[in-house]
Amino acid sequence: MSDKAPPRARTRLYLITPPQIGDVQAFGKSLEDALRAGDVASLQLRLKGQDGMIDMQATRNVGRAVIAMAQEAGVAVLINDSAELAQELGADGVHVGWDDMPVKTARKLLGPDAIIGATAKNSYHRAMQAGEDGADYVAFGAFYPTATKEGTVPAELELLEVWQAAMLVPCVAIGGITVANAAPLVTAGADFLAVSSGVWNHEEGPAAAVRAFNAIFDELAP
Ligand SMILES: Cc1ncc(COP(=O)(O)OP(=O)(O)O)c(N)n1
Ligand SMILES: Cc1ncsc1CCOP(=O)(O)O
Ligand SMILES: [Mg+2]
Repeated sequence: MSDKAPPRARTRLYLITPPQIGDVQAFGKSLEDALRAGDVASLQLRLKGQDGMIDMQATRNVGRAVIAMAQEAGVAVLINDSAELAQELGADGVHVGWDDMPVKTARKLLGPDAIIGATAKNSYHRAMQAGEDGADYVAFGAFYPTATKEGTVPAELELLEVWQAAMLVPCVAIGGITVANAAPLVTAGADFLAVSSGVWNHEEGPAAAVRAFNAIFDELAP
């Protein structure tokens, strides 16, 4: 038996919805096209009110249809912020940040099979704690400036390099990621790239963005 760590897997795309969805039907069509365009590991439903808090009503309004569409395509769906809503809507899991439900509490509520992701921002320590508490992935960022979320803190590529070399819990990179700036994050060791505006605002549309991200992942696959 070898005591070497298993080889790194190819980086995968983790889609995040826009924070507001004006036209639910149009969004559904864009999402369908995006999911057909190439590999997408997971989708996070992240709908926010003007105050930056989860928009429960909007999440309920689009939740079931979006979850059905994604799950049909083999894409896991996580709800941002609310484990209770993830449970209510039949999602695959929840993403929790520093001000949200603790990972251990979410695990108790959702059970062993749920996917629970945790924000680490730029803190290796917080990431280790989340891993110990049972998170299925830790998310570092923001790697680039973003207009999608206020109050982000900058994160360095080195976090991904060190984490990938030492830890088995998968790491996600987030924050201002586009097709144009993704490559260094892949090379540094991100298991997943979490992307919102870089997909929905791509000049050739979301499906083209999904194709382009996957081409980068293929080219840089370990
Ligand atoms: C994959 C992923 N990583 C980080 C975040 C940020 O979560 P949080 O810090 O709770 O901020 P909000 O998203 O709630 O504004 C995330 N959502 N997803
Ligand atoms: C939710 C979140 N957490 C850190 S940066 C960010 C925004 C991600 O969206 P985008 O890919 O548009 O920068
Ligand atoms: Mg949150």
